[in-house]
Amino acid sequence: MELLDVLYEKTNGMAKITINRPQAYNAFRGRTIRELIWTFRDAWDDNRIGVVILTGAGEKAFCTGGDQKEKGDEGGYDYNGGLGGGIGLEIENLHQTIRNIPKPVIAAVNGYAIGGGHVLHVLCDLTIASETAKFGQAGPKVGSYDAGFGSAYLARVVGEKKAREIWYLCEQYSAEEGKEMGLVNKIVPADQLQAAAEEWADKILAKSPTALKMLKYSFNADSANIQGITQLAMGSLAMFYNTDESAEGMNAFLEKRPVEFNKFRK
Ligand SMILES: CC(C)(COP(=O)(O)OP(=O)(O)OC[C@H]1O[C@@H](n2cnc3c(N)ncnc32)[C@H](O)[C@@H]1OP(=O)(O)O)[C@@H](O)C(=O)NCCC(=O)NCCSC(=O)c1cc(O)c2ccccc2c1O
Repeated sequence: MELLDVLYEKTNGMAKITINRPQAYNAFRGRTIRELIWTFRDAWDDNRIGVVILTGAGEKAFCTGGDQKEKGDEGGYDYNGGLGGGIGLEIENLHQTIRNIPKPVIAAVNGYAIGGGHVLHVLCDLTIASETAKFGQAGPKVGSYDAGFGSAYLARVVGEKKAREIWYLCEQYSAEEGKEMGLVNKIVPADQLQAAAEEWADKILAKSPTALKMLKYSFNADSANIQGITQLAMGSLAMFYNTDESAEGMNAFLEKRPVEFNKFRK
């Protein structure tokens, strides 16, 4: 597959996947998601690879979720369902791929991990954050939600109260706060992030691949039912995206103006 939105390198047993749209704060469009799935599957199929690192290009962002400027466009979210799993993005397949690839996935969070980008790091096995990283969900602020892994699995990671706070308030959290709530495994200075991720990858590569695979399956088993909820969530989201309420969230962001959700409370 020709890779335009993602960089992919394989060295010494590790695969590094970099979301490469720094001009859009590494927000993803339909093509980005397809390329991510393709690269994760390649790493899955390659027996020489024992660990995957997911990161973002540049210093600003890991990933800021769906590209709000391409929403509704061809190549963005088209809301037409089909293979897109409801919203015209194969995001559900990507979530499944990160969860099911039988190798540990390390998120190296180099900046903003917001919205759907935050969900990606939550789904990775481990998160190493730069001191400059910022974490948060944005859905209710911009007319969206992830009622599948993005909320239910997040609650398992940080606890019910904190997950509800993260989604209801849409605030941003520092790397320190992320570590305190169990969202982040380790924090390092920004210029040491990639080296730190590679150091952990090397430690993992020294371990039994079968033991790691079975442990990952075991950790996954307890939350596997969320997959069913995710399908329902994507179906409902596709319908929500076609409403004025959802459009208000997206348009306010694009027009750089305060959002007006109160009119939907009448
Ligand atoms: C990330 C920010 C908090 C950064 O704020 P800051 O003030 O530092 O910078 P700017 O706002 O000026 O941004 C700089 C520049 O980048 C552009 N940009 C940033 N994020 C995006 C984006 N997501 N899409 C498109 N473009 C983006 C921004 O427009 C600026 O460009 P200019 O040309 O104007 O200079 C802040 O940027 C921010 O809050 N970003 C938006 C985050 C957001 O709304 N993300 C989408 C949330 S919804 C989502 O991601 C989502 C995805 C899914 O796939 C789902 C799947 C299933 C269920 C739910 C899903 C879901 O909710």
